Amino acid sequence: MLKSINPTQTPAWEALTQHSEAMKSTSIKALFDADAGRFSQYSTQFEDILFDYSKNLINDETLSHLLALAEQTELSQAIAAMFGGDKINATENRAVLHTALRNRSNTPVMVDGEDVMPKVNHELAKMKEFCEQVHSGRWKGYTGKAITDVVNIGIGGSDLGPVMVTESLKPYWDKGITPHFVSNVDGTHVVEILKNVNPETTLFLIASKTFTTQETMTNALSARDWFLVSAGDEAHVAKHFAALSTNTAAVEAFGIDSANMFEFWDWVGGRYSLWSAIGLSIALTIGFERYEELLQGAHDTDLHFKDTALENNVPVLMALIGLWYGNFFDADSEAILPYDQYMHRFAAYFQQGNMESNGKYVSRSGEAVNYQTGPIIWGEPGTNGQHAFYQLIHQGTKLIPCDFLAPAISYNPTGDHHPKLLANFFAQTEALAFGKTKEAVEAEFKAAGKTDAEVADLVAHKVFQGNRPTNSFLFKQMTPATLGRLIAMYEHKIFVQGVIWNIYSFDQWGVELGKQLASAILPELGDDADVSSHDSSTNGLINTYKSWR
Ligand SMILES: O=P(O)(O)OC[C@H]1O[C@@H](O)[C@H](O)[C@@H](O)[C@@H]1O
Repeated sequence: MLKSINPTQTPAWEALTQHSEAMKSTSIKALFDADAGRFSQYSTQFEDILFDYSKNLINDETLSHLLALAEQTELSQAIAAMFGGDKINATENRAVLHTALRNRSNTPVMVDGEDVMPKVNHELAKMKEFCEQVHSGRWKGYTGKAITDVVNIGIGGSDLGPVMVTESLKPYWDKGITPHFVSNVDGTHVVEILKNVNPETTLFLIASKTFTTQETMTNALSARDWFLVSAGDEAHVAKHFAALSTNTAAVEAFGIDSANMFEFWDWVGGRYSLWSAIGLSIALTIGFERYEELLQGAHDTDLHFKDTALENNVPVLMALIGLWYGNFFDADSEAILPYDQYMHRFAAYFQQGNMESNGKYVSRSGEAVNYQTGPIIWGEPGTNGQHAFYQLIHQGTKLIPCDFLAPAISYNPTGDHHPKLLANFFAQTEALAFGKTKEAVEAEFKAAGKTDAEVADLVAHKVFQGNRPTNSFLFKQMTPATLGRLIAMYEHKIFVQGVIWNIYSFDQWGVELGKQLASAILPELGDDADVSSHDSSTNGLINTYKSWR
């Protein structure tokens, strides 16, 4: 159990409040002007990832207060508690051990007196064997053909991780398997995916921690029906359907042979589950060895996070910087901007990671907090975002701290695409930090021959205030290990922030009410009679739908 400590009651919070006032009267530009060594002071390299946090409105004093806040909210104890298998997910009475899934050191990890590593290793061995069978063609479909397509049916944490990772690692799709993902209960999703696959050569992975999720069960049944139209005999299901779940009874009830079940455990949060059996679609797509490299990368970050002093600890610094803007500068969102087309689902993945983990207003002692918690996370790959929403980041009224990520080496070094891409990355962080002064705009206008009147009309619109903070993550090349490191860095950032905000980051009760109400409404849609059991808006929507369908 983590202690309940209100962060606003700590001396560090008070110090940060005062210090933030002082920092509001300086600027990122002023900080750079005053210190030629700022980049080396506020950047660090972790393995093959350069983390540059110098373009933030921070100085040594900021960091020392933030680190004091981490100490006063007992962050180090919380890190030890998580890795040690304590039941820090108190509202579900569960340990939080996605780190055990990628514990390549294989040191014992105890939960309720049992070392979980043997069962983690057993399941990994089972995944490996299964991958070998599929890749070698020994695993055959009902007409004797090898598997060419894998359809992962899952939603939320049972979808977003596999989608993001397989897309990010597309250059590694060399096992003859094409992955597909069905998540939405909208029939369009499953129908459109099934148009592209052949029942004889398709393997369905039904991915659901609980194996009760409405969307996934509905899609799984539709896929099974579609499959049986061609295959005919139910006996063929065993060659084409596997389950990734913690719920053996529900898997068997669905009709999937337990031999085709890949297990994980209640101490794996859904949004932290790509490291478990939920990662099978990844391993099938990129190969099991590469999947192990992904795990190893995450383990590298875990060791760094667990064993490095807070002041040099990358996830801790990421968390503290984010919290600085959220709690002391009223920033309410953060943008994640990968300059890597393959990473196009990275922001979406951490939208769930962050917002489901830290979107909580109730503290660990059950009271409403009186400070901001988790930010809104959003983002799109560069350079597309530049032509869409960067206007608001540069000149809007909201402060939006941004993370820029890019590989130095592209898998597609066609022409000068990659230098152009990275020129945009570097330029954007420069523009956001340093802006463009009125004097610079005026000088530009004058050089272009504009009249004084024209200059006066336009100058204000062309000024960039700058002072918009960014973090940059420049990595050598996107490999499975690099991706593993990056994901784990963001995961631990979320954890650190949740600890300091005194909330429970590993439950998600906020998703339940909508599910309950949808279950109550579904039977009401079964006939054409008007309903009157809801508020007038909900009744109006339901009754209009019934009259139009
Ligand atoms: O894997 P399951 O049990 O089908 O759950 C899928 C998703 O279901 C959602 O309701 C949860 O908010 C997510 O956290 C979860 O990942």
